[in-house]
Amino acid sequence: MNSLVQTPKTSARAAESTPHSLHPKVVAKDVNVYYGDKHALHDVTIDIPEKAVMAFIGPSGCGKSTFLRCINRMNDTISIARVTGDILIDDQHIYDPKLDVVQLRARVGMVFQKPNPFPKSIFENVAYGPRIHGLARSKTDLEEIVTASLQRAGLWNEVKDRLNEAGTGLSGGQQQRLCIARAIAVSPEVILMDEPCSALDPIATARVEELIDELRQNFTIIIVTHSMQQAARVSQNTAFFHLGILVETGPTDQIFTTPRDKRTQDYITGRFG
Ligand SMILES: Nc1ncnc2c1ncn2[C@@H]1O[C@H](COP(=O)(O)OP(=O)(O)OP(=O)(O)O)[C@@H](O)[C@H]1O
Repeated sequence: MNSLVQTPKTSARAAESTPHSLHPKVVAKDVNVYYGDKHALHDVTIDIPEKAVMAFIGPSGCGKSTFLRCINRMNDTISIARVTGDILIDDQHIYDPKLDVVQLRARVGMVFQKPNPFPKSIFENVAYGPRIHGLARSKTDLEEIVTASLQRAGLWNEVKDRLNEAGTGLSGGQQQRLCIARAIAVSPEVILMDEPCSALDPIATARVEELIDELRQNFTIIIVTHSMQQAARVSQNTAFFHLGILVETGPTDQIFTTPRDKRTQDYITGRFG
């Protein structure tokens, strides 16, 4: 890739080789977000393709996390936040007052910046969601879900002999993969990741990036990242935000090689940020 952003050759896997999925999983139309009087997001309209990784990039405070939180209605938990416009997942309006928000958050999982395992055992961290959502009919069912989720999160071999130990006793990178296992245990369709590697060292970061690359076979993933190298490594599509505006979106290789907007070009070449 003749990119304006330098990416390590060994990791430049995702953006180059994969056809960009065209079917939109998430569709946003004219989304505006206000925190009290502050107008934080302006008329965001975007299609987010299914079973691919979409990266949200842009300078601090541009609204990336605000928009991410719209997709599982986490902004509902902020009393001064108000969201207007439409967001659809598989053609269903997620701001429909009749929609069950608990079900929505099972369909749209979230992984946060800082690994946040529950103060419970490794097993219970993963079993909690399937249990409260009634996804397992028996103890064996539950054990199978926990095992499969830990395997898919690439953590099984490291924890299979200590499932009853505290999740908080794992290393930071292992805790983040445990949080990813917890998110996938309820079979979500979309996984939101808000700077999931910012608290991790380079080796743990590389493992999580590899995992994201594997998970996109089955899930639609949206990742907020401050690292343009990370966006280039893990995503097939990128959206660039600036001052609450979605400036442009497109295939990651195009955004990083031939951006259409000068603001995008200035950001990816490090002129501001
Ligand atoms: N809970 C809140 N209450 C009031 N204002 C908020 C709140 N959360 C975000 N904002 C404001 O909304 C704007 C967008 O913030 P947001 O956190 O979405 O940006 P961001 O691009 O994710 O930033 P960063 O990269 O620094 O995390 C900022 O001006 C921020 O101060």
